[in-house]
Amino acid sequence: MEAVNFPVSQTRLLNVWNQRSVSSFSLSQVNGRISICYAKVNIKFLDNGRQVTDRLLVFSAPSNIVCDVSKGNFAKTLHMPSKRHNLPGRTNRSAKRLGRDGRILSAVPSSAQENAGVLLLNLGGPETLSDVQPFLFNLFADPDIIRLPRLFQFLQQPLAQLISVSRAPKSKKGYAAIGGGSPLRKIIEDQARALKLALKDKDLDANVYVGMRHWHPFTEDALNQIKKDKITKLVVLPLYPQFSISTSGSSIRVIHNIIREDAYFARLPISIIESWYHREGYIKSMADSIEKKLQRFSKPEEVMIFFSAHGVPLSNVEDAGDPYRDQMEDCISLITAELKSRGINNEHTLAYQRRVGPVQWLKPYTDEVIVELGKQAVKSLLVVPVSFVSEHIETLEEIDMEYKNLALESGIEHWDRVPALCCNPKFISDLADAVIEALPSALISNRNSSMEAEGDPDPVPYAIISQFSLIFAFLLFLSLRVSLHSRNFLKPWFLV
Ligand SMILES: C=CC1=C(C)c2cc3[nH]c(cc4nc(cc5[nH]c(cc1n2)c(C)c5CCC(=O)O)C(CCC(=O)O)=C4C)c(C)c3C=C
Ligand SMILES: [Fe+2]
Repeated sequence: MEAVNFPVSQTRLLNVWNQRSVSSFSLSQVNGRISICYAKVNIKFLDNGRQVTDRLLVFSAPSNIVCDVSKGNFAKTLHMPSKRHNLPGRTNRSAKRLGRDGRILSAVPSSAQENAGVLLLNLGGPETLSDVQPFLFNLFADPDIIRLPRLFQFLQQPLAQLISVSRAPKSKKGYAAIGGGSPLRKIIEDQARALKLALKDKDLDANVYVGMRHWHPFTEDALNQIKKDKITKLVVLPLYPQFSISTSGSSIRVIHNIIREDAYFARLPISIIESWYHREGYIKSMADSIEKKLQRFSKPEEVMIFFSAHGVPLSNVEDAGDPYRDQMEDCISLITAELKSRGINNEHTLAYQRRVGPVQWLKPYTDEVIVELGKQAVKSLLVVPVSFVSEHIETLEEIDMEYKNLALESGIEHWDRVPALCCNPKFISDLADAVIEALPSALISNRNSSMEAEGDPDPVPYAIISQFSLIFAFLLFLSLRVSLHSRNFLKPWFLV
């Protein structure tokens, strides 16, 4: 067995939340086919707000197959997405079973008898206006959305209650403007049906389930159904092209918690596709949609292509190691490279939407860039939403209404938006390929493994300042609101 050491900068550690603390790893070839990476984690290992030191973390390398575990009581199973730009159809035909010590016990054969399942993950959205506040409560009560230091975690639910009640009127206005609720559920259920058919066309008979993190149908309900249906192999596919701690990461955490508690899931071979923005089918479908919309402008070559992504707090990226921004930038490079290969060389820019709270979010902000482009006498904008593959409040209300008005007021004369991919057949067919490629590498999770290291004593001080300021600002707001409720000069921060 040959082992090669090389610096972490050359690795595929995109999805390791705490990549900053990984110093080196080695790659081994087993039977000339399976690659295993041993990542040595030293100094400080940040795992969702907990500090773990001197751990050895082992994860699968390019073949996206084998996970191994650590020494000591901390173990982590990572399913690394392999970059497959030029490798459509690459699959590994055997899945591995891992023992408690992380060694491969045996290969789980692919079998025609298998009862395969696919779990699509998304955030969920309120279906009616009266769902809005409870939906917001669920969202803000999620420790991967509002990340409080351990010391303050007892405040999570009261804070969620306060923020959701205060934010609800603004959110309700937005949902009222798009017909009284989020279209997410209907779209994702359509996508699930389309994916099932696409899989069937490719000779895989699989049940496709929908699990939302913050509204119906909840991930937990989908997992219950998977158990009732006696699924024997599961592929988990978040419907977010890029990984973020606050989206895919949060849903995957729910799954890991259930794996820990439920014997059926602990034994179920599962493969998690953490991100897939780099897949050829997605990139080409996005380029097709952009190309088609550009042709509608009278002077297509003069149109600025404006990629607009959902924002996340800067501290998620800079302190907690969220790979979201890196993946987003990589995604935009791939789409623009595809456009260039078709002779489309338009100027482009990337900005981030949605700011909630007093903390800094990823910059530049979409609204500020629109105003700036107007000042620079840009006359035509084609907006491309890139964080989702379904229409939702951000595309239908924020982009199509708020930003469009802002653009027109700022001097932009021609405006259009690329639709979300939704059930685009090329895209769905590629998702089906992703599922088929991932299925053989479904693993039985090691019971020790989790995204949380139990019993790790030290709270990590990362983002304490920003999180503390959030609590402080909130308490300040509350006290001011109580004493100044009759005056109108205080604009609550979470209504920004
Ligand atoms: C408070 C912080 C928020 C973070 C962090 C965040 C990250 C994030 N969200 C999505 C995708 C979606 N967000 C949606 C709604 C939504 N998100 C936030 C806040 C954060 N999001 C709020 C307050 C809301 C409610 C709507 C509103 O009040 O404006 C939705 C649902 C949209 C729908 O149609 O219902 C999605 C989907 C991503 C991808 C992301 C990080 C990368
Ligand atoms: Fe969001």
